[in-house]
Amino acid sequence: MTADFATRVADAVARRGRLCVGIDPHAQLLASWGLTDDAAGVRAFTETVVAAIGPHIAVAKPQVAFYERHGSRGVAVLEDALTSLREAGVLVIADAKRGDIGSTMAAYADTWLGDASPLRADAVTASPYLGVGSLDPAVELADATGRGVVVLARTSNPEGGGLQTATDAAGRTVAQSVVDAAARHNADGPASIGLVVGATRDHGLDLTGVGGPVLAPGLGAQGATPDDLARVFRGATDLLLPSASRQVLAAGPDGAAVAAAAQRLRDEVETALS
Ligand SMILES: O=c1ccn([C@@H]2O[C@H](COP(=O)(O)O)[C@@H](O)[C@H]2O)c(=O)[nH]1
Repeated sequence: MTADFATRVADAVARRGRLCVGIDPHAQLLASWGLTDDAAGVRAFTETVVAAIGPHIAVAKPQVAFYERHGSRGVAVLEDALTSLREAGVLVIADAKRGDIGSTMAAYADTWLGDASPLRADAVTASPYLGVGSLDPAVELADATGRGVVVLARTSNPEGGGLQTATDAAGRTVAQSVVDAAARHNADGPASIGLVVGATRDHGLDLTGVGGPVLAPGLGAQGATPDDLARVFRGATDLLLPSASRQVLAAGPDGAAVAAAAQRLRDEVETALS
């Protein structure tokens, strides 16, 4: 029997710490690494990052957009990175932010969570704004395969608040309704639903009883610090996955410097949350 996603994350975090490193080959980062803004540059960048973090970090989060912008050759780089990260024992959350009507969602699920897919990851990020229930095909496949669906609840960007903090007649925010749906699912079945809750501001959510990982982007380039985590997430830090991309990646192009930056931030996060 395959362990569920929350259990797999807990095991990985116990071995390597909570930090999730984002792999975001921005055009500006490629330039600062002396690489070309094309699939060859993205390959050199990605291979350096994967080799640097592979032995040290529990969770990686490649940003799919930066691969897709280079067409099929960019996606081939991502495919190879997913294989290498798997072989290095790193759990991968593909940051694709998928969301559609259920029948199309099933195809997205096959792509990112299907055992036979060349693009399979351990989890995929998903947008609940076609209704949390529209994500069911992905959640069902995640349940069956020990993978995860990491659903946007309260994102790290300033524009998210208007929509995500809108309230229903009972005063519950949209973001809290996403959290509550995840908690219900994880309590009843395999704990396959995670949440995205930005580390950049007070989120105003009750995260007790979520039962799944909480991915917290916003460390570093977006302004959040390790010390902010304990305050923003109060008691709910068990399965917290603070995430940083540019803060770690800016240490390149030297792979040893990327590895050192990742380990330093990982240790700062552990100290801040201990
Ligand atoms: O709420 C969200 C959800 C996803 N992200 C993604 O995380 C990284 C952040 O990169 P940094 O360089 O650490 O700022 C990026 O891929 C975003 O798309 C997020 O920032 N906030």
